[in-house]
Amino acid sequence: MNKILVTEKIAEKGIEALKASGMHVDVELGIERDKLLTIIKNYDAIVVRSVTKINEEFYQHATNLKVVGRAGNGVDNIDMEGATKRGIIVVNTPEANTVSAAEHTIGLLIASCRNIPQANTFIKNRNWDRSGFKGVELLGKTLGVIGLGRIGSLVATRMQSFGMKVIAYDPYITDERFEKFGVEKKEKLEDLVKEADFITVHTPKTEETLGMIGEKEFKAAKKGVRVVNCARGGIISEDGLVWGIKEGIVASAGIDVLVDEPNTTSPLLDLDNVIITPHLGADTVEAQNNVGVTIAHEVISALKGEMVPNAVNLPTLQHQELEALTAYLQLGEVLGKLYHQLEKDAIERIEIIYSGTVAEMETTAVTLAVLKGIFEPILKERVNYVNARLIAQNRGISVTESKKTVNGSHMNLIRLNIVSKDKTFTTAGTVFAKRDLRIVDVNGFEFDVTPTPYMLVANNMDKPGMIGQIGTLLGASKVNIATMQVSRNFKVQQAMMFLTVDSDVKKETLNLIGNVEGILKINFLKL
Ligand SMILES: NC(=O)c1ccc[n+]([C@@H]2O[C@H](COP(=O)([O-])OP(=O)(O)OC[C@H]3O[C@@H](n4cnc5c(N)ncnc54)[C@H](O)[C@@H]3O)[C@@H](O)[C@H]2O)c1
Ligand SMILES: O=C(O)[C@H](O)COP(=O)(O)O
Repeated sequence: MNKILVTEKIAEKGIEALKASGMHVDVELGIERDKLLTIIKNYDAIVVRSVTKINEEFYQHATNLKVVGRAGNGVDNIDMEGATKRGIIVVNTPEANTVSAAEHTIGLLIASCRNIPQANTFIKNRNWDRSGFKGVELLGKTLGVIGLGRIGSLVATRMQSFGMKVIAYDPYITDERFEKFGVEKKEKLEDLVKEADFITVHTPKTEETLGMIGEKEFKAAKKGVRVVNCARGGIISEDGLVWGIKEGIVASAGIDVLVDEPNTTSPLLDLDNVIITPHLGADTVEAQNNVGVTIAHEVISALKGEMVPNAVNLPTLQHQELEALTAYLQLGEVLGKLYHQLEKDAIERIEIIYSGTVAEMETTAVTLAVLKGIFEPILKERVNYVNARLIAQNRGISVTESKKTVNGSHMNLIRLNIVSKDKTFTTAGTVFAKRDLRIVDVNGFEFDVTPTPYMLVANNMDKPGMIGQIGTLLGASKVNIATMQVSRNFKVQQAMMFLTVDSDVKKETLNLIGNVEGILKINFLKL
């Protein structure tokens, strides 16, 4: 039974959903690091938020780990490279707390420019004086949004209803996205900084974004600029912000995130015009329920070996895309699995050709399924969607994908050419309606075979008696034949047979079939 460890608080609904899967769930909130490193070898999955550090040291102890579930958005506490090379799937819930984070950003922006927390503390200390808390209006002011992704775009559109002009800097998105949100695009960060009355950051924490607003930017900013950071600590440099405030350039700051968390010693805490919340952006009832239930379902799917839409170290797929791709993922894996069960030669190149309707889809994940199918039967190490491409690369195997929009014989077709030193193995398959998979070609022999868990494939001379003899030998060893198809190649006077059988076939039976005169090759396949 799979075991899941939860180390940070997630909604009760999430825990219930994990338990409902029948998997074993342990909740160890705030677990000591040493204890975590000792016990993690016992678990198949871990569910964390932003505090637990999933790094190299952790992976070295997590010898059975298959899935890291990040109940939330940012994954900067997770070493992604370490996960990918070990075939560990990292899943998160990027959509589930977006609204809450955007609303918290706006809360910080308004609260800081109207001194609401400061005034609240003042009056609760039994003082009444209105003179020290004068704020500014938002109407007619310019808001500079850095990072126009999920949260940045929500903040941008909501703040327009306050009568703000919104400008944004995000070099990684199209002009259409700026137009869609009615936001003026700034080509350079410095242009945004010079023009904005308010600046809010909504990028991930990367080498490029860390400290992207600091002393240099504040020198160029308008005197009285106001800033908000509800993204990740350090995107607005903490030292730079202290400097900007002390110089009288920055009039106020609303901060939800710090470089080191938890943190009760930051110099920002001593500044009156900085308001700080302890990383509360996602802390709403709605977001936490959403995050908890979503992560539970994703972790369970990932443990079952299914493709997960929000897998961070896999191609990004929307739920609908995944629905449409599911049968092709299965077909790709089945076709891939044929190779090492029918051939022994070392692979030099894998060509995957998508034709017909499948060629119009996003097939990156199907290619991973093909590679998973090819390598899984021969490797001891875990092979999955996450590390299949890396495995091909490390074995010096080149992988090419191509697409043909029209295909003569089938509405959709996946063809594999697996090239070794002396020959090329080819196979192809198609999907009929209702997820009906078919293998339609193996090395030029045409079929219409539904893959099943146990199959026998025989190459034989095209002469009378072959089918009967195989049937007799299987019958004698109590193996029931479910279906059988024969395909002939008149040129070489050979045939290939695909038999689906109801159970495993013993080695001795295979040897007996292999010794029948006219049988050239017999293979038992597990698909
Ligand atoms: N405070 C919280 O509790 C809380 C909650 C949720 C998310 N977050 C954080 O909010 C941030 C934004 O999340 P999101 O879901 O909107 O992310 P997203 O991936 O949807 O958007 C990020 C945007 O930043 C842009 N970007 C990346 N590098 C950039 C650069 N150098 N300059 C300008 N733009 C750049 C990207 O193109 C993208 O459009 C993340 O850091 C996330 O971790 C915080
Ligand atoms: O990235 C996120 O989802 C937010 O920063 C929330 O982080 P948390 O789950 O630690 O509250």
